[in-house]
Amino acid sequence: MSASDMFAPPVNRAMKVLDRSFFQRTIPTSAARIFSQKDISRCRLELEKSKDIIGTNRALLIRSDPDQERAGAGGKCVLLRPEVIHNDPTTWSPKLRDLEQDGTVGVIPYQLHLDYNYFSYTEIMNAIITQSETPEQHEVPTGFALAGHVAHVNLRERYLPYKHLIATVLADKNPQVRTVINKVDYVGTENEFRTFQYEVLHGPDDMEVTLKEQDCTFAFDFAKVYWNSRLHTEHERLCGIFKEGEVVCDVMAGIGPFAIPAGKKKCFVYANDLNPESYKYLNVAIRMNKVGDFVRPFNEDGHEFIKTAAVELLRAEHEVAIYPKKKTSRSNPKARSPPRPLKTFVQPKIMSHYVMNLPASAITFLPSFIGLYSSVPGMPSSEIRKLLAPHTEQKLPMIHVHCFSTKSEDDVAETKEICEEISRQLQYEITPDTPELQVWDVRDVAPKKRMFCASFRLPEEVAFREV
Ligand SMILES: C[S@@+](CC[C@H](N)C(=O)[O-])C[C@H]1O[C@@H](n2cnc3c(N)ncnc32)[C@H](O)[C@@H]1O
Repeated sequence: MSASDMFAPPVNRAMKVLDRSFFQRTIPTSAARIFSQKDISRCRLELEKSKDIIGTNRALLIRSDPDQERAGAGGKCVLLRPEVIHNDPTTWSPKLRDLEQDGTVGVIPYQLHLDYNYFSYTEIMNAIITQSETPEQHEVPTGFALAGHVAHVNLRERYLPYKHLIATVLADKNPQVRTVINKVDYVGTENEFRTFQYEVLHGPDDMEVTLKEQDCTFAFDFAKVYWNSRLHTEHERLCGIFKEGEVVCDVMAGIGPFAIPAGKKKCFVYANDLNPESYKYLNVAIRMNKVGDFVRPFNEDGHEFIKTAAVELLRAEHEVAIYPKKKTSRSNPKARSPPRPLKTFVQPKIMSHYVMNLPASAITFLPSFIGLYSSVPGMPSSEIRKLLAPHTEQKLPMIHVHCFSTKSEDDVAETKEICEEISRQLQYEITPDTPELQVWDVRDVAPKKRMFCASFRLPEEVAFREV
């Protein structure tokens, strides 16, 4: 038996309901009995260096002496590799021999007992699930997305007979997980709000989750709104691009994973979502994170919102003064006089960024940008142009639109295809060589499907086109 087989749990292909007590293994090995307590750490270090120590860092290496009397007196031993035979010094390293010769340790037999708590999720699964014939399906399902205490798995059909078992072991081995759900794929249930049908595999049907992202707190009902923790790097990436004092328009904001952190870094945010439940929890997030001065929630259709938000911003007068943290001092009456603001942020009249994270269809929202500034009631285009470069520092907004495409090594074909689709929608040519264009590879979503974010500056011709 190889060393790795020796540490693996016993196999049971018939198990359909988890029996934790089945997973027991006793490994006959050896241990170095340390005669004096003061030598424990030195012996451990030296035996580690000489590679006599047992090759697992999951089991406690220093144990009570197996002899009851010695254990009662505080006697300890260090576990050694199974290949070290207690009564055959030819299997010992020179270091172990030295330690034994000078009376520091004695080498004794030791029965190492492993149980369910020792084995990992993957080891338990490999012991239960029959390996598939095809090597690419060999792996046991390990992936899950976590939202607060809810783990969300997406099991292939072949694993469905084991679904409750998988969920229970997953929860056992991940202490933050209380509920495990499986996405149920009924054809046609992918709705516009991007919520999904699910079944609870383990734990209570409690989908009210609280979690943190980018140091912001979100509390929401995972069954009613869209949330994907796997997007956290994309949320961070775009928020990293936004600058303090800029205006960001988040057209499909969900519960605010772009909007709330952007507000926290003192961007003015127009955050919108069509799902009334998302709007509700967006409001909750605004309150919880105290970003009400900077983030305004809306519950409209994004097609319209792209235009109405731009017009509303042109007319809005809003500024936020930041005050030093209050100090109340009775002895110093001056402290009661109104403090002077540390800084005042005046809301600009033009959006700096539009974010559109609805990858299946966001590109088709682009026609809403055609003539964005050409027909604002009561405001001629000439007046709006004066708010923009070269008259001011303000440029037309960057548009960050998410989309799906195919997968290739270098994304060249995908970039070209995405540019062509943007051009079709705007009736204006955007190419991979257009200045400021970036097509960012966000993440793989399926074997042949990848999510991208195309960023480009709204062309002047499009914004002021007469329609
Ligand atoms: C993929 S989710 C992204 C949410 C959020 N931005 C995030 O990163 O988690 C897309 C969101 O678009 C919203 N949505 C769908 N159709 C919409 C529309 N026509 N207008 C505005 N929002 C829409 C959905 O309710 C959903 O919250």
